[in-house]
Amino acid sequence: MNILSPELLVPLITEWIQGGRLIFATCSVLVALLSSVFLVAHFRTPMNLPPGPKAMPLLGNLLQMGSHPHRTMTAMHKKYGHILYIRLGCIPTVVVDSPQLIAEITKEQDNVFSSRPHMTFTDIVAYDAHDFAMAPYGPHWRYVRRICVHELLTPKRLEITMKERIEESRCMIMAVAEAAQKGEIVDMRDVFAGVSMTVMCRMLLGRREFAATGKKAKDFKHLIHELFRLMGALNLRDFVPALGWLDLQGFERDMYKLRDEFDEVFDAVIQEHRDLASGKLPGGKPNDFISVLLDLPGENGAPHLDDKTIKAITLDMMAGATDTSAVTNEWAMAEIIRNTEIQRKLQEEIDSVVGLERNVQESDINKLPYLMCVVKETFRLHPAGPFAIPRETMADTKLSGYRIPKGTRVLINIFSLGRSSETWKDPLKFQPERWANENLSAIHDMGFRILPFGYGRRQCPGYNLGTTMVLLTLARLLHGFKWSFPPGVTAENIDMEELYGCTTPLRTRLRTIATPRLAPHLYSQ
Ligand code: HEM
Repeated sequence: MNILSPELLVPLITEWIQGGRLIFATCSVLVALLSSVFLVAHFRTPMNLPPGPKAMPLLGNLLQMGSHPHRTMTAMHKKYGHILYIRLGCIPTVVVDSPQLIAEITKEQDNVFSSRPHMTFTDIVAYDAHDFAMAPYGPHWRYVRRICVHELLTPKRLEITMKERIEESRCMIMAVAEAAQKGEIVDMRDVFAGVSMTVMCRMLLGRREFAATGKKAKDFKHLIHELFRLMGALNLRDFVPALGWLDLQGFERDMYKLRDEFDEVFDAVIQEHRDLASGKLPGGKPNDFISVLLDLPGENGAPHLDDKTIKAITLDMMAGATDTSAVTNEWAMAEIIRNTEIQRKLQEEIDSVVGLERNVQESDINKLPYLMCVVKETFRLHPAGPFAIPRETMADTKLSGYRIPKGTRVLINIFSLGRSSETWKDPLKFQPERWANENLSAIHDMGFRILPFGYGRRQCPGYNLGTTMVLLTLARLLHGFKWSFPPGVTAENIDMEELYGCTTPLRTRLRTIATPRLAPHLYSQ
């Protein structure tokens, strides 16, 4: 549901006014109206902005967005073209969906388009932009990003942590085999969310208990769920700042609560790592990302990274890695089960490389080109997120001949890009074969026809790890089991609609029946 829809906003405002704060409300609305009118006037002159629908004062085009803003904007692209100008509250926003415009933004003019907008979530949850996914372009972002790319996500470190990924995929296979044996239906969302979270918890924090079973695991899963809910929330303060202090939607209250809860977990983990490193606790120094971060020098000559930055980086990696790979896997699996021929071809390919006497290893996944085609097709038709993370222009510029003022928010509509009939034949059909003659080892599509990991300075630093996690999980599940839908669900009637958020999972959880296809001893190795 769109939390800015009139059905929700009207009762909220009514209740608030009845609460006796009418004068303040009126003043706020007036200030907001005036600032909105000022901003519109400011950004509208001189003209030559990209085309777009008419905007209301104050709320701009917010109320037109509906429950699926990415689809609404896709429809707007059809009417106004590949570059679109809208106002989200007071925020002037440009939305693009063509390969040419995306290349212009992420490659040719990357130096202008590489900042991030200021958002309440960044201040509260992302530790005042001490992270780097939400941080504005500048020295701090550069410093932290360099740490992640050169210290945490290096090929060497990914090799060291391979053991954890293999162990967690073994646990996943055992759990599915157990459900299969009991004749239970398997909830694939739980399977994919579980494995991505256990892998990341072990790689980052060196701990498994947050992601296994029990109270700690349940609480941590709830925190991650809250993280995504609040990250994707359309918070009124971000669009109509003059009304922000009301916190009508209650998001800010929830953000502070979430930040405190994450703090509690991360503070305890960091302290434990310090005690292990100093010998105060037995067990020796762990070999995880937190340990690496604790050993690094800080910014501007400081001897160590401050705890705030360590926590912000950890949160970025957790948020960047878990939901994206889980959502991709769930969509891929739904398409594979819908199409028995695709499932058959995948199993034939995996069997021919791995055989039936051992389990899939990470070293096998580069030898599975058809599986890569399936994943690329999933990135195209069902991108993990409908938009890349919002960008903001750092200077006045031009795009496709239109004027784009400094401070404009820029949304890349990845959803619309992958479904364009100008680029794709039968765009709504899931056809892995369309990738057969492409360079499958290239992560980025240099024709910018898909954009699973963004591109340029702000591109995803975790694309290698993300792709490995997706491929390994799918390969293991397809090698281990034959998959089908539970009674009553068919390829024709399965709900293939998506739920809008910063990631877009299937609207209805994917439930399946798994039938083992390997010798029993391989489910415990
Ligand atoms: C299938 C898995 C993944 C997908 C589909 C994905 C997708 C993306 C996309 C679309 C962006 C935005 C790029 C842009 O703004 O142009 C991004 C950024 C980012 N991703 Fe990923 N990602 C994945 C896995 C990961 C992993 C494994 C990590 C870390 C361990 C990660 C960490 C990040 C971070 C920190 C950013 C922000 C970079 C910056 O602003 O400088 N992602 N990702």
